[in-house]
Amino acid sequence: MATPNGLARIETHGTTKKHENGVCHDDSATPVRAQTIDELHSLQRKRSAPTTPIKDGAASPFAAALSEEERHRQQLQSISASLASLTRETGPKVVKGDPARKGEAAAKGAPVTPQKHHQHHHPAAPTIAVSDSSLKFTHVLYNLSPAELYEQAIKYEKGSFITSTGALATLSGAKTGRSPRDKRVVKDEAAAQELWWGKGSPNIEMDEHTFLTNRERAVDYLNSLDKVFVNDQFLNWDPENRIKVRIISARAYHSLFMHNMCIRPTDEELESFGTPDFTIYNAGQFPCNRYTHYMTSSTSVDINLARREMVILGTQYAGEMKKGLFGVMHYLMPKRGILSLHSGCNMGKDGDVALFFGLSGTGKTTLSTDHNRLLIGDDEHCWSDSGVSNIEGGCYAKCIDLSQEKEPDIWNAIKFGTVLENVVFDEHTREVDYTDKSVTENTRAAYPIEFIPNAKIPCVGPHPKNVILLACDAYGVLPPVSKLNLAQTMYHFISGYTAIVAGTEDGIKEPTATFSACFGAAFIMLHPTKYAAMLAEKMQKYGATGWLVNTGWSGGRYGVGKRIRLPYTRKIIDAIHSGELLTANYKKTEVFGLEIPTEINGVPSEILEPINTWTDKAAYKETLLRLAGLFKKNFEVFASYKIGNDSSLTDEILAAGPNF
Ligand SMILES: Nc1ncnc2c1ncn2[C@@H]1O[C@H](COP(=O)(O)OP(=O)(O)OP(=O)(O)O)[C@@H](O)[C@H]1O
Ligand SMILES: O=C([O-])CC(=O)C(=O)O
Ligand SMILES: [Ca+2]
Ligand SMILES: [Mn+2]
Repeated sequence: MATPNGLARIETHGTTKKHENGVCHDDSATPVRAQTIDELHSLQRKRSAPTTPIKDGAASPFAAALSEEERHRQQLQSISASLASLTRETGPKVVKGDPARKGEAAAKGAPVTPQKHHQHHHPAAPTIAVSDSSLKFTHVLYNLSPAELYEQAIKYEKGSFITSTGALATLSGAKTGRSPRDKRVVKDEAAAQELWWGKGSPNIEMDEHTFLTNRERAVDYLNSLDKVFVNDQFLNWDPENRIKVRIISARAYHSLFMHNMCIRPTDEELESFGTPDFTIYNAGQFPCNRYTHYMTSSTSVDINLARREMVILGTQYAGEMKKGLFGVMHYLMPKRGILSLHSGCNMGKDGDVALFFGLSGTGKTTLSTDHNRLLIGDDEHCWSDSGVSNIEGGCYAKCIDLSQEKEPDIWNAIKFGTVLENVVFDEHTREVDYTDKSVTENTRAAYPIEFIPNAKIPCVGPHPKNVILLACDAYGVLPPVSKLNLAQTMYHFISGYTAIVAGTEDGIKEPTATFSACFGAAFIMLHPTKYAAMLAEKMQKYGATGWLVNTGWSGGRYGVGKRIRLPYTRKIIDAIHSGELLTANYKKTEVFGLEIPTEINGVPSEILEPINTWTDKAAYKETLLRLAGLFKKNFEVFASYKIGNDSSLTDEILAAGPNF
């Protein structure tokens, strides 16, 4: 069809339109039912339907069922109490909703009159605002959904972007890892008695008053903001030992991270949430004050077990929240006879459970995420008389050099809803370059556990059959796998060895041995032998077998040899799960006295004995002795401790180390 200027008329896809007298009546859809653009926008969003119908008195067994409004009021009251200053008269006036959406906030929840805390000091007189902070509202964004948190992050937090697969890429600021030297624990009378203090302990003391000073600093900072995020969630999938946690934070990134990492309550569970068992005040963008007693930097991560509170100042690294709560579980659970573990955990189709212990970067997440097995969890578990339970609701995978081929399940979990920390991506396509270490080597993905297709929900399982201790040995002298007796398992559990080489860009660096008791000394609260005794007792009672797996170097130390190929490690792990290794032939190594199998399906036999893979045999011997010496030296401090009621076990454990 030619037009006067010679150009063809553009035809659209809507070819079903009727042409009458050359006039196109676009009547294919009914017009929108809105008179204004605001009305149109209001049509777009509907109110989430409450999943629990409001119980009316007659139908409900609970005669005094609360009205929705009353429940709402109580929820805000509870948040106001959490955010209350301890030095001023009242809690803040809290209101739900985004301050940027004026008008809507009021519809979502009326402001709550702050609760008085020291009423006896201030009788009947009408309250007069004594500070600017009591004149303003604290806007609370309560348990937002991932979509809402994405919008908050992208609108208000620099460095937040959607990647090509839909994950939320963000930056954790100046800190890209935890700050263990800035951790403080209130040493009151009870804590002085119960906790592990002194050399080797992760618990650095602070007093109650200093804690309150930092708490006040955090609370004032949070209340000075336009809005705060509040997450009410759970820890521990064992329903009898579930802990209610509240996380108050300033960043959507932190709220989404904890949404993914803690157990997400159903709407019904949320309505009856009540008072949390533990509260985190995350004021990470705000520093602590070095005039404050006990502060040695601008960062402080403070735990007060008596108050059931944690305060974060001066670090935005989200792992502090996850691991801070883990510390709390390491205190609460053993009190109930439950062992808390820095381990991954998965289960075979026949119900055989394996635990994977290991320090950071040794393979807990990588090896527990196994396409042929059900994932119970990747990092934190409890072992009680009824079996194992995951503490968390999500996984936190390292993603440096992540590949689709080697770790398909983790790769596919990086999608809408996942937080991607400190990764580098193409500014246009938003494709992530997982090899890029420009921001940090510790790039991470935090996703809800159900993003792994074979997650075991609920995340609980029967008693473990195998206990796998992972060490990434950059010295290259530990065998890829060895079978341990109980005393050896305890020896290696208490030692908690790994040697990873950090900062690989600065040329070849010496491997440095790290010994971290219970494969997580940074998180334990009691003396390591307490956890070790519990582990020994449980392994004996339920007949679990211990294994030591080296996921590190082979064919020479770091710089000479290579890291053991992941497919080989997977085959080794398969052979442990299947029981193949229980019946294999073994030979004992020199110095460490480890039982190593002579053959494993799918693994070249020569790599099973490290000396075979070293060309320089003298260097092998020397390195082996060097590492053995480090083990010995590290264990000296434990020699004077008794493990369990049976001193014969203690003697056996002491004898289970290297002999030379
Ligand atoms: N043979 C191997 N076995 C296990 N992991 C390997 C191996 N070779 C390379 N890797 C890599 O090592 C890293 C192991 O990290 P992983 O996230 O599993 O550590 P983690 O033990 O879960 O630590 P964290 O407690 O810090 O989360 C992954 O990046 C993985 O790809
Ligand atoms: O806590 C972190 O930052 C990551 C982790 O899992 C560990 O270090 O064990
Ligand atoms: Ca992990
Ligand atoms: Mn960990």
